Amino acid sequence: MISVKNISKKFGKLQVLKDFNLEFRLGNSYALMGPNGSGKTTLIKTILGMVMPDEGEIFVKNQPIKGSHSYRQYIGYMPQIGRYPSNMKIGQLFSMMKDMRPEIKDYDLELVEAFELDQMKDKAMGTLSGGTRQKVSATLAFLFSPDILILDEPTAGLDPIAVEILKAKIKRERAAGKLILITSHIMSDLEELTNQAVYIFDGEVYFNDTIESLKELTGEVRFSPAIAKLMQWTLKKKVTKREMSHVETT
Ligand SMILES: Nc1ncnc2c1ncn2[C@@H]1O[C@H](COP(=O)(O)OP(=O)(O)OP(=O)(O)O)[C@@H](O)[C@H]1O
Repeated sequence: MISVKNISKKFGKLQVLKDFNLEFRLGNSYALMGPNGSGKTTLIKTILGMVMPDEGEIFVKNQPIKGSHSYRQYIGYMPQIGRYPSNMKIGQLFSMMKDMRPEIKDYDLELVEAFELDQMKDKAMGTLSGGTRQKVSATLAFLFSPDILILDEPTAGLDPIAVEILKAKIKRERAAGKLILITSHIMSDLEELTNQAVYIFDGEVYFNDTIESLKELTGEVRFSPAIAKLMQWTLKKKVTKREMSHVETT
């Protein structure tokens, strides 16, 4: 569904992505992990066409995304920090988004109802709390029932009730066969929501396989200690990228 081929990206002298090769397939949910500043958001933005890679190509549904905008219709994106015109009311924002996709008549309004956004439709975006803004961002990501959902720190800033609502929604979409990419530093969320792990460190993809393989590689039965061990190995440079991927190649 999404093929990332030989993607490299530098910001000035900082090499953020070094020759990334990744395949994201429908029906799977991928945890994108790595320390702060390791390039997770940059990878996402490259897929979304918001950051131009220096080298390499990305394909969505077998079509190169370069020079194309139409592929974005397949993707629902929830940014880490949603930025909206501050005077625009919630209701106006939703109307504007719907006007931009006139061909779609059926909307997924599950989260509008669950987050009770209708009752807040006259509130200006600039006056919203961080959590309510996150609820708006989440709802917009699912609104057009896209095949691909890219969620950057989706549960950050949400209260526990909203977290459960959003997690349940993500699980339903995954069960419906969607492709889901999630970045999060909350390991329990990733364990609950994903089946594949992609671990980025120092500009490189260190691990890219199932969560079961990750547990096997690290000798841990639980997800969180497995990731912690992976992080420690990479930070101490105890293993090379090649050693890390032995599970994949054997
Ligand atoms: N537009 C930009 N210009 C310059 N440097 C940038 C830009 N965007 C990102 N970077 C740098 O690229 C590196 C990777 O950032 P990125 O946001 O992709 O990391 P991340 O893995 O998502 O981090 P976090 O876990 O903190 O969200 C960081 O050092 C960041 O400062």
